Amino acid sequence: MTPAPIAVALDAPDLETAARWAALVTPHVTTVKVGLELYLRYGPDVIASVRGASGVAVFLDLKLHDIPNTVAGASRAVARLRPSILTVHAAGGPAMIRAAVEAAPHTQIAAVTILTSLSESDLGRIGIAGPADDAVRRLAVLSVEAGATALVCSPNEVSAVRAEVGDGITLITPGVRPKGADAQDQMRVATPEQALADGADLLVIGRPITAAPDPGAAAAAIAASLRRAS
Ligand SMILES: O=c1ccn([C@@H]2O[C@H](COP(=O)(O)O)[C@@H](O)[C@H]2O)c(=O)[nH]1
Repeated sequence: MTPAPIAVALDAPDLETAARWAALVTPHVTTVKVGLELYLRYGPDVIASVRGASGVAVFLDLKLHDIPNTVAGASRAVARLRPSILTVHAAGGPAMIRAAVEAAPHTQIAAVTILTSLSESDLGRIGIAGPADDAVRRLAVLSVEAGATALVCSPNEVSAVRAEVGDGITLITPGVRPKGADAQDQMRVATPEQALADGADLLVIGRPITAAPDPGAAAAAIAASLRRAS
């Protein structure tokens, strides 16, 4: 069976748990995602541990956000781990995004537009006026112009972003919840089937899989549902 275009967020408290989740889900998904929780605790070794024998693609979600020189150095430092994708915040601006792209030529740089945990009213409070859609599209265009070849947005914006940036850009959507699942701290959400139908290339799904009694079975069920829908 072809693995589904899902990146399972391995937001685990320890390396053993993360490696176990990775082994359970890799038959069913293309990618596993390492975020701040694991990377800050275990450092670069975590990548090899979750990659395991399967050699699954590892997405390194560090959301770098600093001045261009610092982001270039950080991107260079992690590029040697050969993650398939590395995230930076689009709000760091074009020079910062370009610095990451140039420092990590073998890794796809994904610019995070607006975090999926922010609601429209949160955006107003941090000084981003107007609907999320507008800010996401603006940051998406800026990021692609700066050399990013992937973008992170919520599934709610994915069709609008696709219309702006065209087909060559990888659109990655967290904020994905199977029908009836608790959204938890995610504010801008949609189902996996909807996200894919609207044009997402890679769905980031964490707790709906990793908090399930059997993460392997949960990943297989979502993958099967995506196959049925396509
Ligand atoms: O806008 C963003 C960017 C990244 N994330 C990350 O995705 C996963 C989502 O996990 P769930 O358990 O499915 O909510 C998590 O690792 C975030 O750091 C995001 O949610 N939103």
